[in-house]
Amino acid sequence: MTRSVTVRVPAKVNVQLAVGGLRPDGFHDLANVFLAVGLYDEVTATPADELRITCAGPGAAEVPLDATNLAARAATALARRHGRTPAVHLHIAKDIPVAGGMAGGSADAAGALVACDALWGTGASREELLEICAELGSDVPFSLVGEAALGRGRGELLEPLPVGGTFHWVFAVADGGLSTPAVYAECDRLREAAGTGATTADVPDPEPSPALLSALRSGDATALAAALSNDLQPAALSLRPSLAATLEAGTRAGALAALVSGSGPTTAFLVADAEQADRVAAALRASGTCRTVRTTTSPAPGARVCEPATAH
Ligand SMILES: C[C@](O)(CO)[C@H](O)COP(=O)(O)OP(=O)(O)OC[C@H]1O[C@@H](n2ccc(N)nc2=O)[C@H](O)[C@@H]1O
Ligand SMILES: Nc1ncnc2c1ncn2[C@@H]1O[C@H](COP(=O)(O)OP(=O)(O)OP(=O)(O)O)[C@@H](O)[C@H]1O
Repeated sequence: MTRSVTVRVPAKVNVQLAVGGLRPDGFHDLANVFLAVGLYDEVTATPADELRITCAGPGAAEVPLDATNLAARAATALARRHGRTPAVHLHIAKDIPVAGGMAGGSADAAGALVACDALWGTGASREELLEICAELGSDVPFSLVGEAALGRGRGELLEPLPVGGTFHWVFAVADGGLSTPAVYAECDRLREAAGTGATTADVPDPEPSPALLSALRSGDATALAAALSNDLQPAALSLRPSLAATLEAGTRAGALAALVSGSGPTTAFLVADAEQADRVAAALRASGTCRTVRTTTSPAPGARVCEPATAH
């Protein structure tokens, strides 16, 4: 009997990304307001003789299929804790832009954990899953929980946030990716160059914006647009100056606000409703400043089994 388990996991946009100083361990303390959006990867786990990763979908060619794949690392971590071998085939149906600042790899890690836990009957607690997520990467715990959350520490310490309505988004996917460590390093370099210093001794502790949290709570898109911020945006623009033209094209088309998504290079446009999303998306496509355009809404649920384990 071959059983398989499929888990659907959302992408994220950071509606606030306040970056503190560089810590001795190489990470930065954050006030990271995550919002899950309705673009999803699906991870399917099927028993196999040994760990095997396959991937299909846009950008699949750039996804590593060896032990460095975050989904493979997740399965291995769970198996090790429970004294078993990760004998599983993980298939990733990829729809989240690769290296796009939308936590695609993190989504696959969270998806693999939930899928393997269900397939193997491990019965890991939520706390254990969150602990493994945090070991795998700063964004991975949020991929597990979804919806909206404030991430403190390096982004792994989560506090759920209430969201009072549906927000509409357009995402412009750029050609090629940006390396997350390179974008953080560029942020430090820009701070040093500005003479402010880049360490925790130099940079004020990052704090969530009360206006932003209030806009999320009330579901007010205009108020959220006024409060969006991303401290990594200057660094992403410095490494990829062409993103300025994309931000400008979406703003000119009437978006309420435009910003770089996380470490980029995907750009995010908050719009009033589905009609405005279609208009902004059409203008971005016509601008020739990006590879593809996606429209979606938020919030979205975290990693969820989307098919019961089936017997064939
Ligand atoms: C930019 C964001 O996507 C915003 O949510 C995240 O902060 C990045 O999270 P992630 O991709 O899961 O990153 P990790 O795999 O944990 O870390 C990759 C690298 O990014 C840098 N990094 C990451 C998180 C953080 N709080 N400070 C950092 O400086 C470090 O150089 C680290 O070695
Ligand atoms: N399952 C995976 N899917 C995509 N990339 C992966 C995966 N596993 C490892 N990687 C590696 O991670 C790199 C970053 O990919 P990812 O799509 O997670 O970036 P990202 O969305 O910018 O991440 P984040 O927003 O969390 O910083 C890729 O270039 C790839 O080499």
